[in-house]
Amino acid sequence: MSLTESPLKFACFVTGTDTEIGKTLVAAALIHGLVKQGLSVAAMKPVAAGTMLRQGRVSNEDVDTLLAQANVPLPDDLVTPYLWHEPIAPHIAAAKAGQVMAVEVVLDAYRQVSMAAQAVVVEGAGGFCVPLSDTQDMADMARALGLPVVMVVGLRLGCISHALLTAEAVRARGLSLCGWVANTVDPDMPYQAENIQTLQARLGAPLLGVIPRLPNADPALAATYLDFSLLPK
Ligand SMILES: Nc1ncnc2c1ncn2[C@@H]1O[C@H](COP(=O)(O)OP(=O)(O)OP(=O)(O)O)[C@@H](O)[C@H]1O
Ligand SMILES: C[C@H](N)[C@H](N)CCCCCC(=O)O
Ligand SMILES: [Mg+2]
Repeated sequence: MSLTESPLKFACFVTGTDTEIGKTLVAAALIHGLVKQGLSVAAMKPVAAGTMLRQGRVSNEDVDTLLAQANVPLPDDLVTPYLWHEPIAPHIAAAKAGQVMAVEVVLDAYRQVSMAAQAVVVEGAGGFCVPLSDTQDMADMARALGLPVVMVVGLRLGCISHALLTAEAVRARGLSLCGWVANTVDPDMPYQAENIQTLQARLGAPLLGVIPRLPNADPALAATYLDFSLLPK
């Protein structure tokens, strides 16, 4: 392999129907499964909002969860070029800090990461169209990365329309929706199976798995509910 050749075999962008619906759990489960397949796997959470001090280090829960599964060590600023202190809409956090986020910075980080791993899993923040700045949003970021998209659907009343709108927005940007995951947000959702069937009939992308409400959000356990053979080769 030449020095400039990428070892990359698989990469995806994980989006979802909303914030707090299981993107991190699914992204971490994907990383877990890919590592189990023998791949070197890098994680990116390019935009993260919400920090805490853990063992004297400023950290973000999503980043920690993803990195706990990944097996390619990377500098923090490549994993997360934009880390904001408050758990709020990232463009507001950036404005408060007097900064402007740019997709190009994330793309540059991704290019470096993709030279260092056989698989890269990139988690968005919030839903697909969360703003980054006055002129760019998360969807622009996904388009710039050009990665196949895995959509996490947080199963609760209202998710059908959110999922269909998200799929439409992904495809409108020329991206492939390579799969979706049904993740149980509301364990008491009536007619869960019928809701999933409705989405299966309309999304036109493979259902990678249905994750129940787990006793704790363990990525290894979540991975057992995913069919990795459905992912693009
Ligand atoms: N299937 C599940 N079983 C148990 N807990 C879950 C499940 N899915 C998600 N959770 C929990 O719900 C919370 C929200 O999930 P998660 O952090 O994955 O959301 P997210 O979509 O990544 O949000 P964000 O937009 O902030 O990145 C977390 O505490 C997570 O551990
Ligand atoms: C802080 C939170 N957990 C997410 N990382 C960011 C969610 C932004 C949502 C913005 C919106 O669509 O209203
Ligand atoms: Mg998350």
